[in-house]
Amino acid sequence: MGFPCHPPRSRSRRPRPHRASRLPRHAEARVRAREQAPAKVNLFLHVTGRRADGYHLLDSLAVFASLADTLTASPAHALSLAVTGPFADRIGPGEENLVLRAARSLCPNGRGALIALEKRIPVAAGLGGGSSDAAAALRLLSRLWGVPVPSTDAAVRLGADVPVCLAAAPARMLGIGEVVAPAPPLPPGLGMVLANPGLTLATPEVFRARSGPFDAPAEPPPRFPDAAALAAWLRGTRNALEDAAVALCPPVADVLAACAALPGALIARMSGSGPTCFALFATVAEAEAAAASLARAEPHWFIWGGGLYRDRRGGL
Ligand SMILES: C[C@@](CO)(OP(=O)(O)O)[C@H](O)COP(=O)(O)OP(=O)(O)OC[C@H]1O[C@@H](n2ccc(N)nc2=O)[C@H](O)[C@@H]1O
Ligand SMILES: Nc1ncnc2c1ncn2[C@@H]1O[C@H](COP(=O)(O)OP(=O)(O)O)[C@@H](O)[C@H]1O
Repeated sequence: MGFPCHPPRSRSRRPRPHRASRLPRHAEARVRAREQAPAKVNLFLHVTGRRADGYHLLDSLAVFASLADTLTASPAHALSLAVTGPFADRIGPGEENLVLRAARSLCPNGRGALIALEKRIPVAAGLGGGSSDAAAALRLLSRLWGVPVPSTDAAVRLGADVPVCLAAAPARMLGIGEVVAPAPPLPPGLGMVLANPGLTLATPEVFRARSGPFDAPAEPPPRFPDAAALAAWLRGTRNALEDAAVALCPPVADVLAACAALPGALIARMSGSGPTCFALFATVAEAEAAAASLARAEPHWFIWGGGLYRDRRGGL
């Protein structure tokens, strides 16, 4: 293909069965703790500068969709990970998995746990799935092992998205992601459609392909009275990685256009470094109906419609 975005690499020839019971049988009886790892969506993403080490300074409003991976853990002598779910074949259960990297960072001297990850968030998609899994592992294992959750400065070493994913609530991301600040209260009941063309984009490549001047920071108002006011304010912001993602992966433009054309869509934009795009709706019912019609039109895309994770007013 002529552009460097890829059909997701499958790690096994045959997709793994998506069992009704999603835990390894031996773990089921002894589950002690469970955490959701919701998908992160950047409602806007400004790149405001660049550090000497090459990392970019960001200003972003991150929210979380109720689309989520699930982690469960039970006590064990050794540390192990089993991965199931619709996207299990895209990542391995080995030491490179961010869940195990998070576990090792929390307790380098080697505490044990039998961890199961149900992978429902598309991989390398701009939805911070790996970072959210790492953050959920930190929350889960800190409870199981009785150790404190690490600071944002420590968490960011696992990935720039991990600090905001630790909060798993609407928040402003600043610095390279290590500064997590409260977001204004969002209108309750927002609906969202997520659409991904079944391709992956590597975050470093998208940052490398970005060009042009840096953005000004975007200062949100103290509150958004309703969904229309939120969308109107968002129209004055942008995702500064969108042009680079479209250049690397032209189908992103089609996904954006399809999201923008959904009946009831208040705004459509790419999340993070893409290629997943989202559309915002005033209600969850509108988002679900729009997702169903888009799924009929684009049967090969990953389409999800629903609400925000633990929708509550007030953010952090
Ligand atoms: C772009 C964002 C926006 O929320 O989301 P995703 O598209 O990954 O979901 C994040 O900043 C991504 O966070 P994350 O995916 O954890 O990034 P990391 O693993 O720390 O970094 C991967 C690479 O992206 C680049 N990078 C990342 C973050 C940042 N603030 N500046 C950068 O330049 C660097 O080249 C880095 O080596
Ligand atoms: N638990 C995990 N879930 C998803 N990706 C993971 C995980 N562990 C490691 N990775 C790796 O992290 C990279 C980024 O994945 P992901 O967080 O899904 O991307 P994005 O932030 O763009 O949505 C991928 O190369 C993937 O192989």
